[in-house]
Amino acid sequence: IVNGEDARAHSWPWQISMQVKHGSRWHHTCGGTLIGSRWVLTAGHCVWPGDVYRVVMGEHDQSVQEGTEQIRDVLRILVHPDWDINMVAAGNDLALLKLDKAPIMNENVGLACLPEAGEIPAHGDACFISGWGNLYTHGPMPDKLQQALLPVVGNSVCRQSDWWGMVVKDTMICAGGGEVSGCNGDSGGPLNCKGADGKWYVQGVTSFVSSRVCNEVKKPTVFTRISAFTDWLSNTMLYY
Ligand SMILES: CC(C)[C@H](NC(=O)C(F)(F)F)C(=O)N[C@@H](C)C(=O)Nc1ccc(C(F)(F)F)cc1
Repeated sequence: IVNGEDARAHSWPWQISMQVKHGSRWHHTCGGTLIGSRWVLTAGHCVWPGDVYRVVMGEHDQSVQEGTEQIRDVLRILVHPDWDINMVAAGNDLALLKLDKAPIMNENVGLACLPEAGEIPAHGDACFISGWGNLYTHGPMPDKLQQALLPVVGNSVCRQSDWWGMVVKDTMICAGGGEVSGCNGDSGGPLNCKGADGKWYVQGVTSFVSSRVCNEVKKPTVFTRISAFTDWLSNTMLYY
């Protein structure tokens, strides 16, 4: 996240760190959201065939063993059937990770609330992006979980030619577009939006930013809109 701040520890208890094994060491590669006792929602572009992943929950500072971490292996990976890394603009940038065992739910690890099918966040809605992604383009990753206020940009604005144009589909949400943005490593993480009932809902999964600079003005961070995939999510978690 570019121009964000340290999150208060464990204030987004559904935020997970998806880690990939390189040799004998594990590295943060993507964010994700705990949406079921054994299910994590992340981005399709976070999954590469042949890689081995694990999920760390209850994490805050990745450089410190805080005692709140719970680590689980990934039993099964289900990438959305219509995701294609060569067609990022087509959307469907989702994957579900089934954990070998449910974590213990506590003040540091909990389930996200998901929106109703078809619910579209309004232009100007105050949402927060969270993640351990780069602090700036080609920059370092932070130790502590970052967050930043990213107001929703309605698709009619986001589709303007000097913004994202027709790259933005109905199954996507734009947010930000100024000096604050997601960046590499925030992929797959949540867009946290406060509902009318005062509860936080995860409306989006971090998908892409400008390939020039993460926080390019008029190129908001683009999220997969979860409310467009409620059937696929339910059916997949029910079946597998
Ligand atoms: C999509 C991921 C590879 C990667 N995502 C991220 O870094 C994320 F954190 F924002 F999720 C990304 O945006 N990388 C930049 C370098 C990129 O490739 N951006 C990009 C933007 C638009 C399009 C387009 F227009 F085709 F949809 C394709 C790629």
